[in-house]
Amino acid sequence: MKCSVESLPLLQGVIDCIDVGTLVLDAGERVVLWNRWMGQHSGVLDAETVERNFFDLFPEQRGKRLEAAIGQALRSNLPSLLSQTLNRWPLPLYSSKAAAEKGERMQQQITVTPLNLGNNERYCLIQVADVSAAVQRENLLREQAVALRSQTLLDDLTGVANRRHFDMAIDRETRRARRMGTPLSLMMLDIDFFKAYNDHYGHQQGDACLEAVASTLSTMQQRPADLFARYGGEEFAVILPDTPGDAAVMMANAMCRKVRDLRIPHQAARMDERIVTISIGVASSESGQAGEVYELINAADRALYQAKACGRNRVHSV
Ligand SMILES: Nc1nc2c(ncn2[C@@H]2O[C@H](COP(=O)(O)OP(=O)(O)OP(=O)(O)O)[C@@H](O)[C@H]2O)c(=O)[nH]1
Repeated sequence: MKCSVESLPLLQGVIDCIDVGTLVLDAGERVVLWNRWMGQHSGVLDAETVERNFFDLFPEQRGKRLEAAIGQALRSNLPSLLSQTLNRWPLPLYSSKAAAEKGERMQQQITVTPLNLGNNERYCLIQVADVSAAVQRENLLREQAVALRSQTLLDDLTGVANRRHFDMAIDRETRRARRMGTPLSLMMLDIDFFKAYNDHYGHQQGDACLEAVASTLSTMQQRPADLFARYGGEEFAVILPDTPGDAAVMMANAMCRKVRDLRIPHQAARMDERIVTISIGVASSESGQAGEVYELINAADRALYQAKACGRNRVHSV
């Protein structure tokens, strides 16, 4: 489109209607076009910008990414997009009067485009979009995702019940055992020499080993109320309601065998056989004897410690 001198007011009228900050700088970085949006959101009116150097209007932009982008457009003919994530609030622009009073700058996305008019005169067009609403939505979605994750009951890595699920279940089952006068067993189990496994094979293969052990063991509980959970790190726990100690120990031995049968190589294990093994501690409360939750957990932990101390790859019960 060609512009006649008469159409200049029309052009100014058009850019004043655009709902995006629009300004043009000449090769000397002087403002030659400034739309109403810029005036409304910066408080600097069109008349005050005439022939003013952009960096006199916004001195804090000297030495910043925006100055480099303007330089690139005017001298190297290259466009730039200043992403909102890296340059949150570059210009002192405010979405509303109230925001200006509180000093809350609008979130901005700025594009700088070189303009060549064909007569060797270089200009650059700067467009500023208010992305505050989009950023707010994004933040809200992120917060919701975090909240949802904290409510989930499954462990991200292994897909078995997570610690939160375990804490709720052990509390519920302890109260139920007391109320119903039933026994309750708890296993704590841990992969042997797992630090050495990670050191030898790398953390990713360590993760794969955790997944393999968890998926094998989590299918071995037969009653709906039994719960296999990741307690933390490479430690797992199994809640066995209405299960006396001897039955729990039998199950624990079967679990140890099952892991051995996987024959996952573990060259760094200080054992006769260089394969992945587990140790299990079992604690039980007899019928109607369930005490406090922490007592059962501490007892299972102590039993696990004993299983480790006695050589690993075994079950110890208290
Ligand atoms: N790959 C991986 N490693 C983990 C994870 N969580 C914990 N670990 C590692 O598990 C290792 C546990 O080491 P330790 O507690 O010293 O126990 P260990 O080496 O298994 O020795 P024992 O239990 O005495 O046989 C640590 O190196 C942790 O970094 C995980 O999610 N993935």
